[in-house]
Amino acid sequence: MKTSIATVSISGELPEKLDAIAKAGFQGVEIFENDFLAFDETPSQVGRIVRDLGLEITLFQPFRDFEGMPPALRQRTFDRAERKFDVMQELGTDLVLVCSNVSPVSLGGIDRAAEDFRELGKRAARRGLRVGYEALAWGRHINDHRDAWEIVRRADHPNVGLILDSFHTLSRKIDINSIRSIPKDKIFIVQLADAPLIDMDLLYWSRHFRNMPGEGDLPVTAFTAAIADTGYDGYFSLEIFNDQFRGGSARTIAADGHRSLIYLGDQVKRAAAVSNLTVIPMPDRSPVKGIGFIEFSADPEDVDELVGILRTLGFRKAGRHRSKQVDLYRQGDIRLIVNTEGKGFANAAVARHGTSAHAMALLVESASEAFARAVALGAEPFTQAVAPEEVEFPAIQGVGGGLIYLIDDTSDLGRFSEIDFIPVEDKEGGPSAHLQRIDHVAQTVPYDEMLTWLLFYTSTFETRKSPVVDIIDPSGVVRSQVVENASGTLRITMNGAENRRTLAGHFLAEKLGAGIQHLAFQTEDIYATAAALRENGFHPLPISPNYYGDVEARFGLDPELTERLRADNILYDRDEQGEYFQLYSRTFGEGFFFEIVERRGYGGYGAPNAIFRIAALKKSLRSEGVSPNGQ
Ligand SMILES: O=C(O)c1ccc(O)c(O)c1
Ligand SMILES: [Mg+2]
Repeated sequence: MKTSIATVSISGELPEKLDAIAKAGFQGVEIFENDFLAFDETPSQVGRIVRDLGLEITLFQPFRDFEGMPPALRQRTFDRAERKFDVMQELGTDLVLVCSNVSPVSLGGIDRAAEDFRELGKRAARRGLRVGYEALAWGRHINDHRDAWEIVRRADHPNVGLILDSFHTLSRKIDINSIRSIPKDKIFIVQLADAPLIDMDLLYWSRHFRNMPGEGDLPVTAFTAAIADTGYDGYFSLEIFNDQFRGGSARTIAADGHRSLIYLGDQVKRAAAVSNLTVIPMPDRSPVKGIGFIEFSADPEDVDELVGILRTLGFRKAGRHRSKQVDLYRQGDIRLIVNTEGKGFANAAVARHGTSAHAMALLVESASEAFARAVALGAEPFTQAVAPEEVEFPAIQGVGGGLIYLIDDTSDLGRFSEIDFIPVEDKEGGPSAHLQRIDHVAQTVPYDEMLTWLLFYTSTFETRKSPVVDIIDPSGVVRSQVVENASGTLRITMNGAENRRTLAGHFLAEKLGAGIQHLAFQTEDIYATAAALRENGFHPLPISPNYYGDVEARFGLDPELTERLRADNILYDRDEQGEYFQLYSRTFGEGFFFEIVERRGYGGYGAPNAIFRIAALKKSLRSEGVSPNGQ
């Protein structure tokens, strides 16, 4: 497959769009007519800019309202076409996309349209140009690629072919098997777009909500597999009309687009027994066996408070780093690292974000393979000097510039705590609170970066994403989506904040960016944990007493159970699979906190409780003299 993207998909002025497209690694670009019309340079200069960037113009588009015009208007449409052909020749592209006619005056009839295309094909051939026909899902007479193909077939001209666009086919749920019988040389190019499933008018959905393959809910992989089955191995071109992308970062959107195509090619190739598709070879998505550790970088001024909270949570210091100001804390299978080094990445993270959980290690089957795949998909590798004999983790940059270390059990990486750390006896540590493992890591990001990170995680690791859940904060809505694997050994919740007055938005604004906002630990006995926490002097997040009357009524709980929950500030939820218990810490700094959960078969994250604990966390922030409403 060759990769291309339409200029309409990217924000900015034409040169900025082209620059971002070239930097992201695309081979081709579709010039969208309006982007060209709004730009002052001549077509030949635009062509030169494109070629100087190492790009090829895959097509010029769209040419509208062409086929089936009544006789009185027919000549004019051909005159219009000739004008566009002039522009194309100057630009240096041989393909024009003609989308199906939407004009109320246009006439139906497959043969009439075929006749128009045969004539257009003859005119194009004289200039060495080609014409591709695309059925818009809302075309007046032609809105199905099967009818467009029939017209192309009857036009029977070598310079007339079909353009397939995943959105138009999939939004109308047209059988994709119909693609498999189209000869590959009659498919002039393939356009790709995904979209979230929303029940709305097709035109509005297409013009405002398309997104990158893998970011939405349409079966774009199956569509692409059907195309690959024809033997087509040419350009796959993203054509993404999206309001958010139009206002987003050109570089990020272009990079996401390139990642989405590489990932798509990889998936199609893997799914097919035989495939002609040329793709970039890379290892498969890594299964994640667990979170190896979470690393906090701490300001020396805050470290006592942070370590104090960890101790009340039942963590004990287990090791001191051989050469750095770094301590290892443990409980159950959980490893937390507290880094107070005055140099390196951790120190830079403190300078920028204050004390924060800036890195996590994912335990994968093969760290080197996971790293190779991440980099092939465009992740930023990260390296930092380590002392000889010490373990050097392969690392990539994640959310908010934080790090993801990759570790495995098959190399020394999995033994880092024995190699790099000297064991210590923690004399100040209290009893364990029975915390077993990390349940989930919650990351807060600006809303317009959610899709970027969802695509990053799902394309790199063997994970799936959940539907979006709206979480109501007293000052706005936060959109939440989960990335997890089937076994539950990796669970990441991503919260997208739209304004700075929500708890999540405050965290972003005050921490100068995205990152881990909370960590949830799992216990197998929430009451034993609550009792141990009490003993350790842990301060739970106080929950409104009104909450307990409501859960009791909602779930028909035994009043004795409600009383137990209330006494320990435990939140409760239940689904078809089982029960969920949640207990929170108060906030630390600008809104970081810890959560403890017990799952009795339950697979969710307590979304119905979010509104109550957010209100309580905001109260906790205020009581520490921090104003979470931006006042
Ligand atoms: O929304 C449109 O008009 C439009 C134009 C050209 C395309 O290729 C397309 O898929 C949609
Ligand atoms: Mg299209």
